[in-house]
Parts: sequence; structure tokens; C-alpha cells
Amino acid sequence: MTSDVVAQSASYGTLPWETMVHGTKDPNNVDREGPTDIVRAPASVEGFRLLVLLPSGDGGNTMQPGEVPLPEVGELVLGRGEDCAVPIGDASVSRQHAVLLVSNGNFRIRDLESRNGIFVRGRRLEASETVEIGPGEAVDLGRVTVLIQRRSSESPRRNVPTIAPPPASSSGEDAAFVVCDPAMLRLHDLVRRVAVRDINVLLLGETGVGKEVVAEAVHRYSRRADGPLVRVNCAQYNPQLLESELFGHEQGAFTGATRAKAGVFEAAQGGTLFLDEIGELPISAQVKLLRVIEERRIRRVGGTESRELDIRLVTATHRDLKAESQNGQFRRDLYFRLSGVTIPIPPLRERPSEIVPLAKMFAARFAAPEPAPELTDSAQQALLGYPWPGNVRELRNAVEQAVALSDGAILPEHLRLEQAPPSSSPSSSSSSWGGVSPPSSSPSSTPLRGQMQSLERQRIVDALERSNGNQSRAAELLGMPRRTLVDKLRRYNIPRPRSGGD
Ligand SMILES: Nc1ncnc2c1ncn2[C@@H]1O[C@H](COP(=O)(O)OP(=O)(O)OP(=O)(O)O)[C@@H](O)[C@H]1O
Repeated sequence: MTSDVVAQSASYGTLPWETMVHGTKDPNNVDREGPTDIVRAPASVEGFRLLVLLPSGDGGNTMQPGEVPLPEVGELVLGRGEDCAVPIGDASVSRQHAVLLVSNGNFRIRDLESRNGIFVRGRRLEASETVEIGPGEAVDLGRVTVLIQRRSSESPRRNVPTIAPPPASSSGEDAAFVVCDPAMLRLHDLVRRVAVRDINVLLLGETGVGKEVVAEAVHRYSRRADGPLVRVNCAQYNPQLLESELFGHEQGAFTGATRAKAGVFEAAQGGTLFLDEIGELPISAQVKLLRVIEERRIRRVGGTESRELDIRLVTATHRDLKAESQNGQFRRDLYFRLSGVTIPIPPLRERPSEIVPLAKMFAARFAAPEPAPELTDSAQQALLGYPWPGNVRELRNAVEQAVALSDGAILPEHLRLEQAPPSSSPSSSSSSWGGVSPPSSSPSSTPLRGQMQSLERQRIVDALERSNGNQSRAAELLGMPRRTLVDKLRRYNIPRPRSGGD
């Protein structure tokens, strides 16, 4: 059952791994369970190691085989030359590119007048310049990324970014994606395990949290990775067009159907179909979808012939589909079919350790081919103090704008966070509880205070959605007394739920 699987995923937290790198080929250190290799750091060995991530053909990274354990004290030359302590097999790396200076857990890297340079925190080092680097910090040598990682099972896993290759992208975005929050690392481990089975996957999360990124990961790690990944946003069509888009139609099926057309189910044959915003599916389409899933056959609108289907279905929504299936807004039998495994993706504000690594990655992406502007400490503080109602997408947009406005260094004002509407999350605007804006008298003497209030309001709205309007349950989820919740509903002008109440 769905809930069992979710609970099971939570227990993965005890796995003795430090980090994972997708799509890697390390013959010494490979979990061979699925078609995509996952490299696990040995859990019991103390010390640090160096990961070398080579650019792969698909625009992502592949880990160079062979682990490089780091000495307690020493100097290691990194370069293309075979005589280097860390030989790196990539043409963008100079024969002697850099030297890594290791001293009891402190690390510095020096440029050896390399042709393509060393980039640390988005800045290209001067020739022969030396800078300090920390474990988990990505350092670029030409097109290659190197990372220092702790090898102890006792080590903290936070702040250890994982750079993964982009899933075979339908969105056309070509950068690696960042995963370093422990919950997200567990989530990706679950994704990998689930992906090798043909089970339907339901992704839950606010807008912009990365549901599509995860859907693409499911596809990429599955045996269907060579097949198509087809994505449809169910919210973008009117009911008739949606059915035709999903199931296809025969010529003359309705006015305007001048020729037969295959639907996305057929287009996804042999691959994965990602139905985004599944909560928006009209009831009539829900009935048809249920039949398709049960029969594993498809019949076009207006057609008589049925075709066999071989697809994996991934669906996503920002709504509480379980609650909606309980109160009749969404078909319960369809909900159970879709939620073979349910994967909730936490909002960005609940994984703050990813904010700065994501921002740096976006800065590098949007600045390319120029070096990324430095993300100043004050800009990092501003990023960390903002609630990100639009999640990773909003962060990406803010950094893209900041890169355009900045001149070598991103400052808080380049991010323009105070101008972003703090409660603009579509999940709140489409919510039954959050439709009313905070009262204009809502105190907001400083941007930070306003942001905190907006974050609190958003959390209350989310909790009410999750608890289907049950205020006691929502208060429990929020960890506050029910009376306090009722006070806050009044203060933030959130309508008190009538149905599902307690
Ligand atoms: N971990 C990540 N690393 C890098 N980029 C990410 C990550 N997560 C999300 N993104 C980027 O953030 C943006 C939003 O992600 P995505 O479209 O997957 O969100 P979503 O939850 O599907 O949004 P919506 O609900 O609006 O469809 C995309 O540009 C995506 O590439």
C-alpha cells in the first residue's frame, strides 16, 4: 500500500552511505542493483577522498573510476599527465593543472598556470593563486569537477553536494542538478530503487520543488531510459482537448478532428508518461484513465480498436490527492492506482542546505561561458533568509536576474528578493484555505519580518491542506496548540475551514 512504501522510504535514513553520484562507473565501488550504478562511499574508513567528475556526453558528469584517498598531510598534483598523483583523463585539463595541499582536514588548491583555469566559488583563480576549499565544495578544472568528501560513516552528510547528470531532459535544461540535503539524498535513493520496478509513481510537492526533475530521474534510472519520456501538463487543456491529447482520436471523432491523431499514451510506448498536475484531471478523464491503467490498453476517442500499452506512469500534483480522494473530489480507485509509490518532495525552505549550492550552480549556468560571479556572503545570507514560496524555480529566476545585474559579484540587491510577492506560491493561490490575501494591515515593517510572516502563513495553509481542513490535525502538524492556530488564522485572514473540521 502507498503509505507502507512511504514509511519504508523513511527508514532508508539508516543506510551507511555518505553521498551518491548518479550514472557513474566506478568498478571498485558499485552497487549493481539497477541499470544505473550508484557509487557509495565506504562507510567505515576515516579520512577524506577526492571525487573526480568527468563531463559526460549527455552534459552531465560521470565519476572517474578509482577512488583517490587523501593523505592526512601532503601535496597532490592533479593533471592530465600520467605521472600526476591524480591523473585526470580529460582534454580540458592541463598536463599539470593544479596542486591540492592537504593538511589535517584543511585543503587548499593552487593553480599551476593551467590553460583552462580553476574555478572556485564561481571565480577563476589567477595563475599560481592558492585558495582554501572545503569538503563538498565543487571545484572546476576546465570541464572537470573535483570534490573532496569525508569517508567516515560518522561524518555529517549535510553540505555534501551531489552532482548528478541531468536526466534525459525533455525540458531542454542541460545542467547538473544538486542534491545535498539528507532527506533529498534519501529521496533519490528511493527513486533509484523504485525506478527499476514498473510501479506507478505519484510525486507530491509545491510548485517548483523539482517534481519534473524527479520524474525524469525515475525515467532515467529505469529500464525504459532508452525509450521516450513524454510529459503532459493536465492543467493546460480544456476537458475535451485533454482527452484527445491523452488518448488520441480517430478522424471525425468530434468537430475539428479532421484526421486521426495518436495520444501521448501511444507516444510514450516503451517509455514513461509523466502526467503533471494530475489533480486537475476532470472526472470523465479520470474514468478513462482508470480503465487504461487497469486494462493496459488504449482506445482513441471515437475509435473501436484498442492497442496494447507498455508504459510506466509517473504523475505529479501540488494538491493533497489523498484528501481529495477521501472527500470525493478525485476518484479513490484511480488514486490508489496512481500511487503505487508516493514520493513527497519537500519545499526548498525545508532543505536550506541546498539553497547556496543551487544558487552557485545556477549562477555558473547563467553566466556561462563567462565565469560565474561570486555569490557574496551577504547575498548568501539573503538567500538563506528568504522563504522561497516558488521553490527552486523561484531561486533559479532570482539568480538568473542577479547574474544579469551583477558585475563580478552578486550582492543582495541583485537578487531583488524584497520585491518578490512573498505569498505568491501558486499552491497557496489555488488553495481552498489560502485564497484570501493577508490583511493590508498585516504588519511588515521590515522585509525580513514580512517574509517570516509570509512563510508562517504559507505553512499554515499547507498544513490545513494536508489535514483536509482539520484544525486539530493541522495544529499538530505545525507543532502548535490548536488555540494558537485559531488565533493565527484570524491574524492572517485565512478562512476557517468548515468541512473536514473538528
Ligand atoms: N535539485 C535541483 N537541481 C537543479 N535544478 C533543479 C533542482 N530541482 C529543481 N530544479 C529546477 O527548478 C525548476 C523547477 O523544477 P520542476 O519544473 O521540476 O518543478 P515542479 O515541481 O515540476 O514544478 P511545477 O509544479 O510548477 O510543475 C526547473 O528549472 C528545474 O530544472
